[in-house]
Amino acid sequence: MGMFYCLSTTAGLQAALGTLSPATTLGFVPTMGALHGGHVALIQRARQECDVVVVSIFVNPLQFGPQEDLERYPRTLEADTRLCQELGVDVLFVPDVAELYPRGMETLTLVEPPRELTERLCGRSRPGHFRGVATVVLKLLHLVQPDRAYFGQKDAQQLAIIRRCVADLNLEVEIIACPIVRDADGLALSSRNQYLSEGDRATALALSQSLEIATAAFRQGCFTASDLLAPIHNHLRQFPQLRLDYAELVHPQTLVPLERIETVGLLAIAGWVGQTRLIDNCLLDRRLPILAVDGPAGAGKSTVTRRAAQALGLQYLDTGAMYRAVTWWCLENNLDLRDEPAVVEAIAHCQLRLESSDPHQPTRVWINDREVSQAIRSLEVTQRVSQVAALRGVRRLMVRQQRAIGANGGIAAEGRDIGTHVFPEAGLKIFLTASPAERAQRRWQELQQQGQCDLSYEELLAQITARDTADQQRTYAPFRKAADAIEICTDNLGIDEVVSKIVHLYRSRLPQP
Ligand SMILES: Nc1ncnc2c1ncn2[C@@H]1O[C@H](COP(=O)(O)OP(=O)(O)OP(=O)(O)O)[C@@H](O)[C@H]1O
Ligand SMILES: CC(C)(CO)[C@@H](O)C(=O)[O-]
Ligand code: BAL
Repeated sequence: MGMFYCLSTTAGLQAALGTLSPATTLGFVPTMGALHGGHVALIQRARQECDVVVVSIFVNPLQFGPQEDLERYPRTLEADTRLCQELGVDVLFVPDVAELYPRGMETLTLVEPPRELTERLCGRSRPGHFRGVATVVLKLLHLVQPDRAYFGQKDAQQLAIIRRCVADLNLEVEIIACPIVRDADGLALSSRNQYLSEGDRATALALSQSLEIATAAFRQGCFTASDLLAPIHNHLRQFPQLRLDYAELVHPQTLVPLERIETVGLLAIAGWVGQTRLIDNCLLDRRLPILAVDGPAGAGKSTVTRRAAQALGLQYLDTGAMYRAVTWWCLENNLDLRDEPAVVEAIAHCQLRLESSDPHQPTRVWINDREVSQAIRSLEVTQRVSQVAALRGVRRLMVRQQRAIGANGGIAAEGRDIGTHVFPEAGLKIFLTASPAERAQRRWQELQQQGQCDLSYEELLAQITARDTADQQRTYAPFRKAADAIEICTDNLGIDEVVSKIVHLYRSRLPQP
């Protein structure tokens, strides 16, 4: 947008956002202000991944209980505004209560999330809190209409509830979870840390310390609630000044208590230090982390990812084969590929099945129980697949299926939006690049070997450059490097060298269960 807007009215906000083109990726970070490093991480992630970034600051009375700290909650709007400008925020939305709740709060339409989510954990000691959170977040999401909204993992229950509201109410926004940012000594950053005296702060550290102890036990093979919670309680016994609200092992999405971690578990803890209530948590994941390899056309992603998957014992997810299969189905059924509603409706009824048992063979593909492993490699499908894959409705359907396949981890996938869109929480993200000249050269040699010499090197270079531009400008999930991706330029590297780099990164960076 160029300019920085600090707007306090919904009319001003809608006027600013109304000028954006549909191709713009809009990121949104809702906050209650008193910005600290945790908020900065969310804003920086949004800045990296989106064309326009909106931040809201609104201390929401609906989510504070009568005995809570609404009045004394820190308000540092001037410093927050400066910080947002420095971080490259485009629009800072700072409504007051009358602006967001013009008819007051007594007769307001409320968003009531499912009680099995709101009445557990923090909900027991903060009755009505999450109804207040859900109501204001849904209002803000409707006002801002973002493509992606960024929330902290620190508020894990809030995150789970917002994800559920968005899913149940069919909002199109992508909810992105950002890791907890901590002080050097491990204390989770929180606006409420300002309330802590030096002594209180030492006590507050017991929360993160006890989670660290439990995580170490998990890494040693303790997967049951009793084995993970016992060391927490043992550690907290040394801090009688900390009044524990709860320490529980639950499922991160459903918040249902877990007796044992089979795939992933959330260790959540909350307590009072003096009058200050603090929360913390950690995710304990037994699943093999997902490897996401993104990069421009011709960078060697498919070969590298297959080989890395084989070396790491991961299932290779051939997203390209999925798009080819649905393209084949459309051609087989004589659909007009320009008729997006007809194409999306037809594909929405398709069932895909992939099998990649032999890494040296192309993935086997079935669509509606018909094997199409060979048919999808035809020249006609090759010429049409990009057109189908660029359709927003098609990408949404394919991403949903890809996520379902990756739900239990252990996947290696390559494409252009795997780390940014399909698996944003992938354990290792690689951005595989090569110069357009190198990619054109490789493609030209490949065609020569296949006896297809109808395109010159110069024409291939022009094609690759044009496709890079088209991918970066496409409306839905435009091609960009994920903020947390590791870039590997392969111009002077052989395939084996690239694969061994990735295997090393995967093994060295990620805790193995
Ligand atoms: N330490 C942190 N790491 C990651 N995200 C955070 C952290 N602290 C806050 N956030 C996220 O920032 C967003 C705004 O949170 P909020 O403004 O309530 O800040 P807060 O520090 O959580 O305040 P509070 O003291 O009320 O907990 C939320 O999505 C929250 O999860
Ligand atoms: C999401 C939120 C901004 C809604 O007021 C608040 O709960 C917070 O800051 O986490
Ligand atoms: N992020 C915390 C919101 C609250 O405690 O109201």
